[in-house]
Amino acid sequence: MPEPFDARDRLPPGLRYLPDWLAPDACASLLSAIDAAEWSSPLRRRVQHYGHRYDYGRRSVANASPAPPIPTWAGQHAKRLVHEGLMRAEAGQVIVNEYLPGQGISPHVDCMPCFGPVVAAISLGSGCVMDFTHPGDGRRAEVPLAPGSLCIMAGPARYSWRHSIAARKSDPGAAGRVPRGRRVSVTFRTVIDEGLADAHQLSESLSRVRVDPFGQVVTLAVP
Ligand SMILES: O=C(O)CCC(=O)C(=O)O
Ligand SMILES: [Fe+2]
Repeated sequence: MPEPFDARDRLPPGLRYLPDWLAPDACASLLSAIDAAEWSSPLRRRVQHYGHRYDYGRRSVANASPAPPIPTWAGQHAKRLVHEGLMRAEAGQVIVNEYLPGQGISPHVDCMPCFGPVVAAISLGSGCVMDFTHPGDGRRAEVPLAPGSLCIMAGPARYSWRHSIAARKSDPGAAGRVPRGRRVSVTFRTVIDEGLADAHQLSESLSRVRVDPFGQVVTLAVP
């Protein structure tokens, strides 16, 4: 198995890390706009969904239960991402995640048939380490995300590598453990044609259905 490597000089291909994308005062005003909005708790951590709701259980965009429109405080950053050439089209979906110390997100690839080729995430409040793992060959990268930074996943970092945040209260740092505080991330995605996403969901559901030798339809458990 290859050695884990220091992500500072060897980020997963397709990952861009832009420190200080937002100045501290812009971070503070974004965070207060977020905290004035309504949170929901479909998971262990609190989230806000705008533009399109994402159904974590079905791993698809939940077209049947609309989300509030993208608020101005998120839309202005979605526009800036396009203006700076970081996203080709303006994000149609924004998810805000809140992580209290000890909370994380398990390894995943953002839904491929739901979302476009670039996922951008702003970090606010506390920093954290995001872990990237390549399921094929075991390569790993620990990427520290500082408040005010922007992390852009595209190419292999978006489609092949998994990303996660360990559910722990501190992260490894250059000078020892770094305690975590409350971190809030704002993630921007374009949404792929809804018909295509629906077709994917249908094929996922059908792949869980079998007909047994007695002609009975059997639904397989989700792996
Ligand atoms: O919190 C983050 O920076 C990333 C969250 C994430 O991976 C996701 O919402 O899919
Ligand atoms: Fe993700």
